[in-house]
Amino acid sequence: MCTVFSIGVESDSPFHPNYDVWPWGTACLLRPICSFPVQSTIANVFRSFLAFIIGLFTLKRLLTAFYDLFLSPLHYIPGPWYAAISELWMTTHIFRGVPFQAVDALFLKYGPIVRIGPNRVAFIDAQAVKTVYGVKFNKGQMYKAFLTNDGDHAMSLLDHTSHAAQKRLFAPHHTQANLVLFQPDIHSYTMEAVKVRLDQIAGSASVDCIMFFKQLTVDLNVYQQFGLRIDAVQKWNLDEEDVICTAITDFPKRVVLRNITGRLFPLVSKLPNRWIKRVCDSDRVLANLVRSCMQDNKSLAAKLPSDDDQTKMNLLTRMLQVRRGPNNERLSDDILISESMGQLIAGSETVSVLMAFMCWELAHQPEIAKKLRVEVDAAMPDRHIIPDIQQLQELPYLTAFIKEGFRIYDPVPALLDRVVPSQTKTPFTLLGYKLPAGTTVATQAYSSHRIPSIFPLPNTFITERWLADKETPAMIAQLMPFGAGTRICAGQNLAQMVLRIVITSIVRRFPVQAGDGTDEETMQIRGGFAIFPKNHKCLLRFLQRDV
Ligand code: HEM
Repeated sequence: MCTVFSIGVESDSPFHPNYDVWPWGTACLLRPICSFPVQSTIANVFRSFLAFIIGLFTLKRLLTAFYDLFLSPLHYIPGPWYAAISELWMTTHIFRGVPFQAVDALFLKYGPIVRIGPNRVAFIDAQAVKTVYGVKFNKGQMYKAFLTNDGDHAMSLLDHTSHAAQKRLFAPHHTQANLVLFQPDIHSYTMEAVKVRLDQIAGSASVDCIMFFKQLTVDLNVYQQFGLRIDAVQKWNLDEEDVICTAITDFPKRVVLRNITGRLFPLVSKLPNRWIKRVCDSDRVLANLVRSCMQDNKSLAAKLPSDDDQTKMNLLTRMLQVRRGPNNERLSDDILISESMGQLIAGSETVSVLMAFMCWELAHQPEIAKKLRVEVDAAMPDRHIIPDIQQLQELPYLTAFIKEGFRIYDPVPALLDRVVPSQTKTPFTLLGYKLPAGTTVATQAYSSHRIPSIFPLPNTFITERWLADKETPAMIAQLMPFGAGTRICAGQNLAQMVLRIVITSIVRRFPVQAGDGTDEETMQIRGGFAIFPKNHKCLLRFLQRDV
């Protein structure tokens, strides 16, 4: 999955939007050429040649723009003209960290289908989601930027056949029945983080929840995926940087860099810049982590029959065990490494950011926290003993709170690109418009979660809207934080479980307050593919309760 990921560019990076690098850089390069002494014939020839090339390029660009605007089969689809002639419209909004909001504004202005690129169309329509996200449409090329260890994983595989083979590897790990075996581990990791870490500073200092929850989810994921304890949370308390957490945070930036530099990426990654080096290295750091766990997991898997689906085993052992079954020889160690990395990143970036935003909401709306506390206190009389997941799933206010969290703070609210297939007998029709094969189509949960007729006051966090007497089938149909269809998130059971456990444990122990410098402005949603708060931090204070 998932870049699943908080694609954003740090303000200290040379690629930050405020850093005027492109026009400035280009001007700097051209200036010495243009001011070259003109007396020499060679210089004149060179200038004419340059002018000719620039002229040709401009003409080609103009003709392409004319085609895109007036002749392309997509030209009658509504949308701003500048988006129809260039990908720059979308790229600019990704740089600014507001692609979801920009596309949403187009839906409000133009209706449920809009053209957002020369060959790209966005839509919101629950019915069309079923067709587009079914088996016939492959994923768009954009997913290739997510490659890990230079290889594919479930999220980045474009076609359904190779995806189906890969999915057989990890699907058994993500069943509810298997994950329940990890429940005691999730409880103890959560308790340890909450008790030992948050208790220690309760009331006295703010905690950056983006970092804290990242460390907690990385601890959980590294354990249930590779059987390794890295205790990232402990390092946070010691003010030590955890290299795995840093690499997971950096990986989405690497995706952006890879996306914008294209074929130049291998060269760019060698530039002597600390930020670039660290970001590019994130892939290697994570690959090394998985590689170092391989041998132990191979020994474990070797002891198990390939059809054993009862024994508790971590994701890597499970994949190695499944690989021993018939017809799986093509699944090399490298494929397993790429898949493991993809799952580690997808599982850590998403859940952690959502937890931070939800705790912010507890601080921001104390009346929600109060109602939640009444329910949680009753379900969890002893604050050291977290109830079983089945009991947590039955708590109505907690369930409503989590659904509203997914609606407003969906960690992956981005356009999920699919490509219109070529083999259809009749042209594909989307909301009355015929789309030729090869067109990229996508919907984004950000917008389906904010349809005003289905979710009144769409940008307001209202837990009550999900209580039994208010929830409607239309709301359920539009809620799609995990995507849709055949490529729906593999980790949704795990995400739901971890969220419930962590939120319950926090509500039971601490009233939460906004820390200095954290407010509605700094907590605005930003992102590229996944979300993060505007200033990349979520400082909250966890106060102590005596019960
Ligand atoms: C709140 C948490 C999460 C959210 C909102 C989320 C969201 C998503 C979305 C929207 C997709 C579909 C992408 C697409 O169609 O292109 C996806 C795919 C995926 N996610 Fe998640 N995810 C979450 C947690 C996790 C976790 C915990 C894991 C694993 C440990 C995970 C692993 C994956 C994988 C492997 C895929 C690719 C599935 C496939 O194509 O078969 N995700 N996720």
